[in-house]
Amino acid sequence: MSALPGDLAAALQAFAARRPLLIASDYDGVLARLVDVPSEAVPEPGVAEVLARLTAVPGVTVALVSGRGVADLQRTSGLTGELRWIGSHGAEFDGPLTGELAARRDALAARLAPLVAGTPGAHLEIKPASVAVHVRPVADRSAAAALLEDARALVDSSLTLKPGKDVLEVAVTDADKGSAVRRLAAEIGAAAVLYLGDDVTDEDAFRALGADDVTVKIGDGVTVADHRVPDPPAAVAMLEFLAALLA
Ligand SMILES: O=P(O)(O)OC[C@H]1O[C@H](O[C@H]2O[C@H](CO)[C@@H](O)[C@H](O)[C@H]2O)[C@H](O)[C@@H](O)[C@@H]1O
Repeated sequence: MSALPGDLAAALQAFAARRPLLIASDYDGVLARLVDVPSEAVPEPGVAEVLARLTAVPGVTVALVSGRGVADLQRTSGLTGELRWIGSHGAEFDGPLTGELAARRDALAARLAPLVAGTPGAHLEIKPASVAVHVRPVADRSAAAALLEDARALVDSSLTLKPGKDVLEVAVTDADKGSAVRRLAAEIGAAAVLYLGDDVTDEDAFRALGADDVTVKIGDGVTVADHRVPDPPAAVAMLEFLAALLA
């Protein structure tokens, strides 16, 4: 494991001196590496242990903020403990969503299903507040790109498009991770927030945070985050560094 960049280590040292703290992390691509089958995205070694260390610190709240539905995130990650669970890009904040949203989502899924069925390897994921068109396993990359374009064109403008890594989600709410993180930070009166994310939808959270906060992009790609580490193992190492500071 390589050392943390010096500016990130210094930012974490300043962060660790404050209370109350909110440590919020995305899941896929941050705490779990990306794989073809979403249900097989298990946490990196050391994730459960470091989250348990962080949640045990007085004045520290740890939240998982995911595009997944909360039930799926809990099942897939197997993580437990004193975590705050925010799912569906922030639409699931206080618990499960209403049936009315599910009906809209099902109508959307029925429109997208025939399109997705025409591209070998593509699959549709039905989530609490959205439908996700997944193309990671599609071998023909131009067919994958064409499917995502066609899906965009098919859906109506009242829906929210959430592009991500080899995925296009179409959501029936306009929730975003930035509003969710701000809401949770206000709820606990956080003096500072640490946010880790890897994908397009995490940019909403990075943008929502301020000068006292620490934002960390995992992996490549354009970002407004202040810091970057290369991959999920480096994200875990960073959390272990923080846990040692807070101990
Ligand atoms: O906000 P996140 O926790 O990062 O969730 C974002 C999406 O993650 C999942 O899709 C991504 O990970 C899959 C498993 O590694 C991968 O196959 C896919 O290509 C990625 O886009 C999940 O399936 C989506 O529902 C989440 O919205």
